[in-house]
Amino acid sequence: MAQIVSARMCVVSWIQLLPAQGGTMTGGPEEPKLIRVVGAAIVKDGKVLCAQRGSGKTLSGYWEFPGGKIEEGETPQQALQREIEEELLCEINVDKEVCTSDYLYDFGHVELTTFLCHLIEGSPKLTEHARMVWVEPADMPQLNWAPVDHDAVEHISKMTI
Ligand SMILES: Nc1nc2c([nH]c(=O)n2[C@H]2C[C@H](O)[C@@H](COP(=O)(O)OP(=O)(O)OP(=O)(O)O)O2)c(=O)[nH]1
Repeated sequence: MAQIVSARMCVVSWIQLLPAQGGTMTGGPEEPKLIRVVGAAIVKDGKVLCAQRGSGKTLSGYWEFPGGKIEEGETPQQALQREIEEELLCEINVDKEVCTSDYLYDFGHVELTTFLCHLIEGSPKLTEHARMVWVEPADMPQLNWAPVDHDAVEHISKMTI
């Protein structure tokens, strides 16, 4: 009998600890993590390079600006130059910022900052995207862009570049 009572007390005291340990019973839902991303609107001959995400990736099939996540200690410009070298095997100048916007995806909260960029060395090579196309700014809204990109696409579509 003594053993049964102590086992019950043990379960009760463990359950009492749960809110303090997990925080899920008393607090609200956890803040989704902020993913800071930079995108390059690479301009050449009055057109912008648009890239379609490959299969097996998050947001597969959506169009995006080449780029990626900012790593610790990097400025947005440094991150963008690094990502473009890794992803497109070429070098860019990072020029004017277009805009920053954010979107709450089911996998996280993405904040995207987009910059106008120009090629300084080499030409973009397809390594991880499904497709890449050079598009006139006014035609860019016709592509199926990732949700967080819509503000930047809207801005660029009205620019003379
Ligand atoms: N580079 C880029 N990423 C974008 C854009 N719009 C958008 O929602 N994203 C998302 C896709 C990714 O979840 C994240 C960028 O991260 P990443 O480029 O380093 O990641 P990744 O392709 O390896 O994809 P993953 O790790 O999320 O599968 O931001 C965009 O215009 N450019």
